[in-house]
Amino acid sequence: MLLSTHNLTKDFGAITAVEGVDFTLDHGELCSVIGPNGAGKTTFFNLLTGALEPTAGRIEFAPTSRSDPVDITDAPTHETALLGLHRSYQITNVFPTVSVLENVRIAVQAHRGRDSWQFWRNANAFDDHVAEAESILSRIGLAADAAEPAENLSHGEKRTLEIGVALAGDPDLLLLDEPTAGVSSEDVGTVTDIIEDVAADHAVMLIEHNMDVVMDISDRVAVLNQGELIEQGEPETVRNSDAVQRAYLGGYDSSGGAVESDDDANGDVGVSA
Ligand SMILES: Nc1ncnc2c1ncn2[C@@H]1O[C@H](COP(=O)(O)OP(=O)(O)OP(=O)(O)O)[C@@H](O)[C@H]1O
Repeated sequence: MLLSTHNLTKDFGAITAVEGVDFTLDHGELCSVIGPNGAGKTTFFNLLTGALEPTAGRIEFAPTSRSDPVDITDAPTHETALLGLHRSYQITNVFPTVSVLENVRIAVQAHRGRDSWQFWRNANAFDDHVAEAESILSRIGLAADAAEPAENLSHGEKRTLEIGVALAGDPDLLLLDEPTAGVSSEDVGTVTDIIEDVAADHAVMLIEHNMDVVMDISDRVAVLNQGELIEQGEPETVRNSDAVQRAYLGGYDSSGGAVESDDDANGDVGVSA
């Protein structure tokens, strides 16, 4: 077990955004978190990374660097990041005028910042960081763009670069917030391939509205609705769940396609069939 939450709850005044969520994730698992708009997905991620403090409940994380699970319930983001829990954001978050390579190298250096005194003592450290950044760029298919300012990349490539930046932190768990949002339909497959590749040696949690992507790449799907975890299981199980179909107001049918080509009332599941 890599991550577990126990009765995790977050209130914003009268709104309970996350309610009593008991969730576990294993090492190496790829789990998508889905649910209608306002279901609590982003709040759930923000609780896991420490961007928000829960109103109640507990979060434990068992990174490979520790022999015992760590209680991260009240840990701030820099602590969860150091422990190996990284996230990408819904809105692209790279330095636009800085080169693609530099974006990743800076992230590698920031991650190694704990040893910054060694950085100055070790003349090879800079070269090591560059080498690691180059290897990440190869992995995510952006090696040829290393010298380009990040702003010259397509939207899909920027989202991919974000994944590269998150990888630079050497995470055990990568939280990806809508990595295909705004990505052109031709580029979705590329981003999806990269996520699958990254998931081969990392645990990944994914907030994703594109149901084709979710059903295609997830080991497990967890469904939030009005803050509660209403269903979880293999994609096929979740696809056929009455509770999930009710939550989505029938926007996704049990035969595998989107029932409606337009977005439904929740605006969530109008995916390409
Ligand atoms: N900072 C905040 N203050 C007050 N209410 C908030 C805050 N953040 C989220 N909420 C509310 O909490 C609920 C859950 O929101 P959240 O953004 O987590 O849902 P979501 O599933 O990520 O939605 P979406 O798919 O639209 O991104 C919503 O009712 C939202 O309005």
